[in-house]
Amino acid sequence: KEKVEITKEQEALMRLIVDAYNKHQIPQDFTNKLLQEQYSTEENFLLLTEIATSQVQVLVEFTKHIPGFLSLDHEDQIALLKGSAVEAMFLRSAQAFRRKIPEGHTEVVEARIRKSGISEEFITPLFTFYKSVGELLMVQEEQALLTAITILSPDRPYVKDQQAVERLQEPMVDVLRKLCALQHPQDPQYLARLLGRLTELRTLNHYHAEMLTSWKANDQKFTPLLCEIWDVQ
Ligand SMILES: Cc1cccc(C)c1Nc1c(-c2c(F)cccc2F)nc2cccc(C)n12
Repeated sequence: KEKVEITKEQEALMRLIVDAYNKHQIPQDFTNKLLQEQYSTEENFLLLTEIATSQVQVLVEFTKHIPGFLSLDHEDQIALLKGSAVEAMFLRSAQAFRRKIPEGHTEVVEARIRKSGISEEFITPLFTFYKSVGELLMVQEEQALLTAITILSPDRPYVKDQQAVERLQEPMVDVLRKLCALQHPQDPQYLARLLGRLTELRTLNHYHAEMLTSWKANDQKFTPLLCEIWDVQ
């Protein structure tokens, strides 16, 4: 078996991604607020909207720190952000859901999310995904790299220079492959399972779009940033 080793420049790339991922986090008090006294459906929705808005801001900041991203065509930068926002936010909130919330409180947060006016047909896939990410027990390097790989998907709508995006994504996948081999030597399928989550993520885009439409139909209010990233009128 050839010895798997991460080169110096791969180590540097990974360090940049992980530092950016950890530097930009949603404020802890949001999740704490979710754990406080009982809220109405309206208040829960308002809180989730604030969290979602904060997550988009965090996503934009993280993305700007992905090496090479700011050198891409500007319209492609927007296309990548808009095309990956839901998936990157699901990944990040899934990890926050499993790691950030103190033991025993996840049920409370889950109850708050369930009681925020979201239709049942979206709630089930949402928590199925959260649990499947939780079971992977990803280390932070894997989380950060997987999020960067999701953002750098060349096949998003309206991306013009797909090769330029592939050239940024490939080195990330190479580092993730080596990291998985080193972190999970007993589980050769681990990388495949991680990348399998990205396929599951794509199905969630559909549910999320449906959710936005039904909220719009109920005349729910969003913030300008959420309207912009998801083209909500
Ligand atoms: C913060 C949060 C956590 C869990 C579930 C939900 C519904 C939310 N909130 C929203 C999400 C969203 C997200 F932020 C992360 C993951 C999946 C998401 F559906 N998207 C949007 C879009 C408009 C308004 C809100 C309230 N909203």
